[in-house]
Amino acid sequence: MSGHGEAQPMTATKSGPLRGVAEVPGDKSISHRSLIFGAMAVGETRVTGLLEGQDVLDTASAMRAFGADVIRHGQGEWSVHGVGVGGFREPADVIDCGNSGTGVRLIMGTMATSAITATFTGDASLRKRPMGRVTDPLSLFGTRAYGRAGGRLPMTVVGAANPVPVRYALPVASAQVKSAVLLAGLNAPGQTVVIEKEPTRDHSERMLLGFGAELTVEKTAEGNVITLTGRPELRPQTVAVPRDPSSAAFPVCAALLVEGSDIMVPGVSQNLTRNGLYLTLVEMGADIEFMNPREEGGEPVADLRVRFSPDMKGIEVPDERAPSMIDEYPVLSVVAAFATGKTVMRGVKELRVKESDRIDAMARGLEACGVRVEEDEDTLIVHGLGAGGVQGGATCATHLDHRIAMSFMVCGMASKKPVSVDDASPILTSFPVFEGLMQALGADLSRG
Ligand SMILES: O=C(O)C1=C[C@@H](OP(=O)(O)O)[C@@H](O)[C@H](O)C1
Ligand SMILES: C=C(OP(=O)(O)O)C(=O)O
Repeated sequence: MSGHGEAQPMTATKSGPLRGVAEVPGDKSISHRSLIFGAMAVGETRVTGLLEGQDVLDTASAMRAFGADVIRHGQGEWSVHGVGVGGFREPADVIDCGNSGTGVRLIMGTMATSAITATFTGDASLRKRPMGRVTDPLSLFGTRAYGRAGGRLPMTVVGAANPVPVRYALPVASAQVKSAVLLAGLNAPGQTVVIEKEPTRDHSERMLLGFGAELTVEKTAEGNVITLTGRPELRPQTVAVPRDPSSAAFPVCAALLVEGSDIMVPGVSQNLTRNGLYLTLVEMGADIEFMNPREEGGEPVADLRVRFSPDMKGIEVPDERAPSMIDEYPVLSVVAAFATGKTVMRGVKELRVKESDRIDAMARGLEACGVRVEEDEDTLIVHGLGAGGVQGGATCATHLDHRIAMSFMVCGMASKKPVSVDDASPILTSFPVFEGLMQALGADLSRG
């Protein structure tokens, strides 16, 4: 698990043209959910294309600890024998969710309305992240939570023995909080309602419907009003996990920045709650062709042909786009460094409570690579140096954050001098084949 072993420095050196096909692994959000919803169904859910990153493996272990039978049959092929809504047993030991905010927050929601107690922990990164955003709404069901100061892990959650349904307006745009409340609502009698002002990724809603839950989404002046009827019997499903657009972002952005590149990235989600980066890149002048639009695993996808784009321009990223590209700002800030003019990213304070403070991590690393950056609590502004204009020659701190590590590796592929990261091991949480996949395209990545 990241953060428990030796730090693994990695260096990216200026690369020749990237060429070939980048088949990125399964979507992390959908992988977590297929295991958790599978555990809530009665009978056997089959999953193909599951992301075998550490975050998801930790969720698989957690589902076993709560009583589900989770079996790996082969690469990405898994089955889950669920225990039914409300069927979780009390785990005999602490649940370690590793580096995963999604894992811990969704699982807390899932057990919150059963008469069991569980204690959660995680790595040094996850133990810094706020859990009150989930335990506050869960308390409305009757759940109690006892954690460290500031609502931090380790935390013991005492499930509500007689849960009541809840109506909750999200104070922050967060699919994790929305999903935790919906998962808790599954085992509360009556209707649980979640209202989100800004739409966030909608995988929980899509998948709950697929598993047979009664759920409606109404678009109103207040935002999306999601109503879930409690105590359904969920039907097991066959889930084909589509590829992860957040992982695809790394080869896509690398190909845009490395001279002479021309790659294909098949099956990239065009789900409107996930595709903000791709819209932004196109507005900046990226050469991306969206080919063969179709449905895969219940998600709209397209094959992307991506070519070196030396004439990208900085833009103002619309604030309301933030939830649909929240995990992509680190790599966008690298692209911005190679564009002309400034790229302004506002309304991004959520980046400060991810695996690391991503505004700070990107600002410090880009500055060390010779890029001028401005920031405040909610804003990141990158002053671009144009294609090939970034100096590099720095070692950047990743702070146990996979997206920071991969972003600076992309930066090094196109900078004048090599860029290193102090620890690339967190990449295993979401994109375990990153190194080999990028090398196969032609990138020069080395250990140390
Ligand atoms: O629900 C999910 O699967 C996720 C939601 C987002 O987090 P927030 O809900 O904190 O915005 C995102 O950053 C995370 O990588 C995955
Ligand atoms: C924020 C992320 O994940 P999580 O919140 O699940 O740790 C991410 O993958 O970028």
